[in-house]
Amino acid sequence: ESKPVAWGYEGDIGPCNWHKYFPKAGGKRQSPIDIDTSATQYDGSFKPLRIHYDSHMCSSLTNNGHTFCMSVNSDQCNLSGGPLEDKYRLLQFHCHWGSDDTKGSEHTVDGHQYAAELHLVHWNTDKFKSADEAIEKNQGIAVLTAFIKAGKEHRGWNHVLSHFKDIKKVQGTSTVNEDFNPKCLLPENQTDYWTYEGSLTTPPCHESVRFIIFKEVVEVSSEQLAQFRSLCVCSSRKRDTGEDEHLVDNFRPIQPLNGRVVKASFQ
Ligand SMILES: O[B-]1(O)OCc2ccccc21
Ligand SMILES: [Zn+2]
Repeated sequence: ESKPVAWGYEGDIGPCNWHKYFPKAGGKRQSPIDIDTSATQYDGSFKPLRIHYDSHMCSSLTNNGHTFCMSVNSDQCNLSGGPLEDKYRLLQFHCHWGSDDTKGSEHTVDGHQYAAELHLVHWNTDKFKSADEAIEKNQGIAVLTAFIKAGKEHRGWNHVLSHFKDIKKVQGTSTVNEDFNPKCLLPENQTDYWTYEGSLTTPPCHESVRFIIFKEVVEVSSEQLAQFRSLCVCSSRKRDTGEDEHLVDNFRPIQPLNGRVVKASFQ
């Protein structure tokens, strides 16, 4: 079978060259984008978002070398309503962050980049039989997205961060059995959001994603943001100083909008 192609966020394997091995990365509906709030269009037809997660789900946290990924295997975590026509099931959540608090998010708002961005990834269980099938199909994926900025400590995030020591190295995995409901990672206001049709922001960049991006920004402490940066990119590679290479700046540059309209659920 085909050898997996290495990709990253800098140098020859960085975002500018992804399209060479992952042709969809050069497509017309790529993510992330800048949200120009003067050009968004209010859509009054959206029903309320329905985010039903349970907290009795066993899940595992992995460092996949590009981010930390909390995989969820509960069929009780579902998303529907809002701009969505179908029911979607939570598959995993992960984040993108920077090397300091001034950068890290993938989407920007009027050119402003936040310190980090949370992606809660769901797949369409009405239209597809598996997440692997849905991830490459139009309307296959819905990603609930929250911006993160440095501010007061976020107690909910400590349930995730407390496992980071077990996944410092790549392919490290830790089982998370405690009572944790990822809904606590979302902002209080879940009625005001932007939404548009885009892509995975990582190779193979399938154009299968409906993004739902909350306007309200979530605060975590600077120390908690520093813990994101404690993960290492690979088990072997060392800097010439013998130090570990830390996983930071795992965000893709802004992509062309190509005429797409970003809808707003609020006026
Ligand atoms: O590329 B992403 O991080 O953003 C959306 C998404 C969906 C599924 C896997 C990975 C991603
Ligand atoms: Zn992501």
